[in-house]
Amino acid sequence: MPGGDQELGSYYVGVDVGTGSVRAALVDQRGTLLAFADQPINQWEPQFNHHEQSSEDIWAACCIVTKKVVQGIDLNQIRGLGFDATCSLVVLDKQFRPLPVNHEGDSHRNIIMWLDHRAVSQVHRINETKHSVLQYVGGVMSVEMQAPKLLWLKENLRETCWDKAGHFFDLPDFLSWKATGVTARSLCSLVCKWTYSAEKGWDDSFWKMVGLEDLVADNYSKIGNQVLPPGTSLGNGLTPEAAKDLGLPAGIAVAASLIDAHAGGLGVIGADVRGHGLACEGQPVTSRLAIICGTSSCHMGISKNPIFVPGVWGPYFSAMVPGFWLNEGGQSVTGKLIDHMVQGHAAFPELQAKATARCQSIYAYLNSHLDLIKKAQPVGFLTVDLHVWPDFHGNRSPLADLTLKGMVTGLKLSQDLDDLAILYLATVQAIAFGTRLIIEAMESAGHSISTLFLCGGLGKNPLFVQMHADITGGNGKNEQSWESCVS
Ligand SMILES: Nc1ncnc2c1ncn2[C@@H]1O[C@H](COP(=O)(O)OP(=O)(O)O)[C@@H](O)[C@H]1O
Ligand SMILES: O=C(CO)[C@H](O)[C@H](O)COP(=O)(O)O
Repeated sequence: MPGGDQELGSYYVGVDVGTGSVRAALVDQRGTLLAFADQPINQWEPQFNHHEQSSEDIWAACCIVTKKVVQGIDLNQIRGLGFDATCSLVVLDKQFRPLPVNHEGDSHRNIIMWLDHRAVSQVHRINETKHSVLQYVGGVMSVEMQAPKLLWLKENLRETCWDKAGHFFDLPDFLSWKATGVTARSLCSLVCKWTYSAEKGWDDSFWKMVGLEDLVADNYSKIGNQVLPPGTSLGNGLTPEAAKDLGLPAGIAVAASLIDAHAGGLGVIGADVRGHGLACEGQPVTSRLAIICGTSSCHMGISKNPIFVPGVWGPYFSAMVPGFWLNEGGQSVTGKLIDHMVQGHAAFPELQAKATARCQSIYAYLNSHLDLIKKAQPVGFLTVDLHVWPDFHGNRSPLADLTLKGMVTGLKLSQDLDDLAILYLATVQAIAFGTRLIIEAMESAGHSISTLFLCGGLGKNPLFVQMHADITGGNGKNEQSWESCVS
């Protein structure tokens, strides 16, 4: 993106595509937020563990939010546009038209979402190869990455999808292509989800060994043979067609994209904490762990030298902060798990009615309800008999076991609002203990982490943040120096 011409009165637009919604922000040259808009996006689950979206639906949502945030400003002062998105797999044919990723042949649903677990048999076979690229994803490839999903398409939708496919994009790269017509991929997505090495490029032997040799044969043109660092200005900027869709002038600089968690991580890990009296002031950036907490949680820690952490993705070179190695721990469902537990409880209609009557979010209501029922005890004591194991969608890190399931122990016959509030608390605590396990694994391998920086939808929940501070702070650390900062 342009750096030298940041004169006063310049605007920048950032578009963030999460799992459940698309958000746009308008910022000035100092990064001050001037306008914000969001728009929900559709998801389909045609069968258990199959999760699909539509690239046309997502692009339409990007257009709605972008038009909203630039309303009323001088469009000629917009200097740049950038996208981040979930690491979902977008499939297009040779003419760049959507292709179906489902047995129903519905080409509108042309995205296999990141949390889709259909490719279980494929990922087992990939892991059985013990190929050396697996060292760079924590030793075990996740079913949520792109190679098993590509293999699933080849083995299950050969005629309707695989043979017709011209382009497989990570969603962030699809968006930058849609905006500019440039098919170059971001180093961020290819390194983190596609086994590309920032130093050595593609490894032909991996793709041949797993049965995807056809991708090598055409010199990786379908998955990316031009790779650019995130933030690089693409082609001639915004095309006239995309400009019309987005309500922006053609030619604006468009940056090579980032995965959503990596954009969040980049945004908070370098936060300027001076002047707040925090113990982390003056500590190296490598002592920080950014946790991006939305539908899932992603734990982003950086180091100067590669650190191999069993069960934690990476080390990935320059995939988030240029020149640094990244390790990415994760919990596949966190916000989604909390929503699932709360919305599935018998007392949920009562909760909704009471929260609405007070004009509060259900989580603000639950947090104040916990304050009422905890009486004089610390909130943690409410769950001495109730425990949740949070791996309802498998364990991403550090156990790297997609077969794990969730569990609740200590249930009683009562199903009132108190029970719902305590089950919600136990779920939040279980997620925070999951984060603690990830930190312990990273520290055993050589990281030294002393501060958590949280962002994402769950960062709005003070209980979630407090539990992370309390539960990870007991990790043999001096609790005085353990902080969590929320952005
Ligand atoms: N005001 C709020 N208070 C508490 N939790 C919230 C609030 N808003 C959103 N959340 C939680 O955040 C999650 C969504 O976060 P978000 O960052 O929007 O997700 P994504 O980027 O995956 O679409 C929801 O699942 C919900 O649990
Ligand atoms: O795998 C990931 C990043 O590497 C993310 O979990 C995935 O992209 C979904 O993110 P979110 O929970 O913010 O929607």
